[in-house]
Amino acid sequence: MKALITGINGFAGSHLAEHLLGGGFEVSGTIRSSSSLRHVVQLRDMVRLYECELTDHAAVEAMIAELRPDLIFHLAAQSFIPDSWAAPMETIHNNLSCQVHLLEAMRKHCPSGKILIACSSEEYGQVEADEVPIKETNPLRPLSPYAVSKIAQNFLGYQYFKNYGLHAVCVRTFNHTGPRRGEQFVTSNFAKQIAEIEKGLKPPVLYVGNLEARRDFTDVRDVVRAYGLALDKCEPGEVYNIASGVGREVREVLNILLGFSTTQIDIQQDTSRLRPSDVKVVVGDYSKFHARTGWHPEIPFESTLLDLLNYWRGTI
Ligand SMILES: Nc1nc2c(ncn2[C@@H]2O[C@H](COP(=O)(O)OP(=O)(O)O[C@H]3O[C@H](CO)[C@@H](O)[C@H](O)[C@@H]3O)[C@@H](O)[C@H]2O)c(=O)[nH]1
Repeated sequence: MKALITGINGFAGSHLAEHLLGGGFEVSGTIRSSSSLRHVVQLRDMVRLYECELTDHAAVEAMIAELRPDLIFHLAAQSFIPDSWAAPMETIHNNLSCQVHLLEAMRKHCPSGKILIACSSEEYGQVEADEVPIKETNPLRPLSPYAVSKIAQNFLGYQYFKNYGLHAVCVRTFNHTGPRRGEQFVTSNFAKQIAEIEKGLKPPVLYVGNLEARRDFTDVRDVVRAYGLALDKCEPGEVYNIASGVGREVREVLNILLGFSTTQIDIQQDTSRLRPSDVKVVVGDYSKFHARTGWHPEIPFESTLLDLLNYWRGTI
């Protein structure tokens, strides 16, 4: 079976590549430039890399026509929410054009392939207290251009399924983390700051944003296992939450990470880290996905955070 991962050099993409290789798949992946293969450098001889700009429809079509993958895991996206307020059109154009180009190329060159569309819990946006844990049927009230782009990606999958019978499965993944998480995201940002302070690379002050937000975190290695199952067992045209079902305040995440360090660290709020709007509580109900696949998250959150901190301790 040939699997293509868009954004294979990204956080989830690199973990998914390892997972699929372990399952005997022939793995290919798109990268933007061969100058930086940070996360897949150790897999270089085991995967086929396409330097392909997904916003370029001709490049995408040529790649899909040549490879004709059985499975496409579409993970590549502009995924940092604050960047979507700074450059809304860029986020919307990037996330939608990549999606349309892939679906159009599939329709022409591998219509019996399957595609997983990595969408997001951010699509739910404004969530009322009595709507938690959030089910797939919850209204979508997006609060960022990024969320709007993910809703559109989600509906494009549905539309191509209904119009052309493409096997498109959409997953709304809640927050996920683990080794290699980009440093702009909260868990990784805090872990990196701790590692830097421990090494004396910066003064013992850890900068934070809104510690009151409550989020639902899953280990990336559980998430990529879920992605494999989604294309194996889920219904096309449907959407599934991938979550842990457990809500944690960002303050709790910080305290767990600080508990792994013996260094004295002060906490300071950096107002530039606050957002125009920050969804208060995001906790997911993944029973629909569980009923279909039997999936449960397996890795304890504390292990995930320790692995992440040790990743930074070994990287900086
Ligand atoms: N990044 C960051 N976030 C902070 C900080 N302090 C508090 N937070 C809060 O921590 C929460 C999580 O922020 P992020 O880790 O940046 O993730 P996100 O905005 O929830 O988005 C991530 O998860 C979505 C759902 O899976 C993804 O769709 C999205 O692409 C991204 O991965 C937010 O409420 C944010 O305000 C900080 O210093 N940095």
